[in-house]
Amino acid sequence: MNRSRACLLELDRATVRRDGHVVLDALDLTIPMGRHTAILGANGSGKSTLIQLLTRELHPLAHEDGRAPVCVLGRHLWDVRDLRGRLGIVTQRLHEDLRSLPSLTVHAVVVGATLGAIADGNAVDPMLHRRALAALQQMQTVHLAERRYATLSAGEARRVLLARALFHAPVALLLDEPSSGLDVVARARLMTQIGRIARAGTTLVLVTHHLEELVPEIGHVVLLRAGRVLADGPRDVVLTDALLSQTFDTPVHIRNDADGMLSLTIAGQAS
Ligand SMILES: Nc1ncnc2c1ncn2[C@@H]1O[C@H](COP(=O)(O)OP(=O)(O)OP(=O)(O)O)[C@@H](O)[C@H]1O
Repeated sequence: MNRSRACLLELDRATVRRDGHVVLDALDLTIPMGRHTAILGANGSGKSTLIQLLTRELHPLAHEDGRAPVCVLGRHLWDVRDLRGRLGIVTQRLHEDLRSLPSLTVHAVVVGATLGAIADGNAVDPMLHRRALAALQQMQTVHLAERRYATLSAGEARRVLLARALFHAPVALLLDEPSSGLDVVARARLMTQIGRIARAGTTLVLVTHHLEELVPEIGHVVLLRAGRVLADGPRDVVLTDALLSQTFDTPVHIRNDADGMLSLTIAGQAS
């Protein structure tokens, strides 16, 4: 396969097994740089697993002929820290890893983004320190800088993770249900900010259950169903009642309100 440097992710029949079950099934998928993409699917369809292939937390089964099933940013071999230092990552898994370190401060969480790892907050140079505070300020969390990350509320922790993801000007932002735990105002602000980041040129990959979060900049949608790609294309082509009903194994209806905001209702149920 001719693997282009312009691609954030290329999967060539990537299969992932967990506990003996196939959770991604011979997936072919390409996400070029610059193509802001949303990944939608029911619970358990494999969305987070797909993100974990991108961040190299998980590996697919090897192909017998030696072909690489996963290529990230044009390469199939990566020093994981180097790769993660180039990506802005907001996932539940990262949150849990950081929470498992009781003495880790919020400030150290943010600075760690540049290393693709967890930093020692005491050994940070003053410029990084100031930049970390500015990133926290952007997410209205600067007052939490000296707090232990493990003591934050769910919404506070999510904002800090977002500050961390934006801190080091990543080439791509991987957001796995980023608004989880955020209140209604913080969620609206987040959506505005995500749109701005996408317009500024950072490639966005958003995993979400909420159509409301598909900011206009996201022009491409991938639907996953039981570890397979059900649809992959421009949002106007993919976001149909028929395809989403297949995705969720239930008749659903897309509503498009006057502001262009999308939402999903279960057919036959009052919203
Ligand atoms: N550590 C694990 N061990 C075994 N199976 C796992 C593990 N993590 C995930 N799975 C299984 O893999 C499948 C895909 O999980 P994944 O988390 O990728 O789904 P998802 O689409 O992100 O789901 P959700 O919307 O609920 O977050 C599920 O059936 C899940 O139970």
